Amino acid sequence: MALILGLTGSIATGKSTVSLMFDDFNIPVVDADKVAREVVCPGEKAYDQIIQTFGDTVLREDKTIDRPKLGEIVFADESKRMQLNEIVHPSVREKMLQHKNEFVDRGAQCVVLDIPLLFESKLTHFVDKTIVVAVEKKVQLQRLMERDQYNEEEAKQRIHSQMSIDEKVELADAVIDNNGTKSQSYEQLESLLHKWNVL
Ligand SMILES: CC(C)(COP(=O)(O)OP(=O)(O)OC[C@H]1O[C@@H](n2cnc3c(N)ncnc32)[C@H](O)[C@@H]1O)[C@@H](O)C(=O)NCCC(=O)NCCS
Ligand SMILES: Nc1ncnc2c1ncn2[C@@H]1O[C@H](COP(=O)(O)OP(=O)(O)OP(=O)(O)O)[C@@H](O)[C@H]1O
Repeated sequence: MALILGLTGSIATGKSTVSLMFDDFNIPVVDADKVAREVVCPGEKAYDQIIQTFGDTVLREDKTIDRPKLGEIVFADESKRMQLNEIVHPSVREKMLQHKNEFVDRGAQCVVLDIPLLFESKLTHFVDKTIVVAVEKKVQLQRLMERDQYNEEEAKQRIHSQMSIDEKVELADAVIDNNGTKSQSYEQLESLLHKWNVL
């Protein structure tokens, strides 16, 4: 039986950074953000539903979704975010499970599901163990503003759209403290995988 790990954290705490490290251990990762981008491509069901709900002002000239624009709308209004979630999440869930099953069928002993909203969307039944990547709130704010060039208000809107890191830490089977360097986080991940007999 393959071990399924749920990797989560809050926005900009370092999930993608840690997610890349699994490559060194030949452990496949299914990335919810990546899948969420695939299911809103032109031609997909969710794409049509987004236009019906939010109008074609959320389209770029080339008819793809204008993500920064849609982000501005949904992170400023909880009810609109819920509407987007209802459109996108079912397809994301289905596609992620498909990818996970493909890895398991090909013999993977361990598969990681990288899901930012693992706890908020109550998806923990899909995984055997949860890992939360955590940083101090001020580090989170600073890294988010730097990475995405958001002002403080924009960054805080996004942070407050998710469960707080402290709550996620409480719910986690294991926590990676990503306040330090990336190599310190790598060491924590490696020793965790040894402890759980994955390596
Ligand atoms: C709003 C959108 C268009 C903004 O796109 P953008 O390219 O700017 O951001 P990206 O998708 O890379 O997300 C960045 C981070 O924002 C956070 N985030 C994204 N969507 C949500 C959401 N609905 N609720 C809370 N946090 C979210 C996550 O931490 C994610 O890692 C996009 O995030 C989206 O379609 N969201 C709905 C789907 C979703 O919930 N995705 C998250 C994992 S399933
Ligand atoms: N240990 C670290 N030291 C310095 N910078 C870091 C560290 N870990 C991550 N970062 C940087 O912080 C930013 C956020 O990290 P990352 O993109 O991995 O977060 P995330 O949790 O995947 O974000 P999101 O929820 O938006 O997908 C990135 O610019 C990344 O390079």
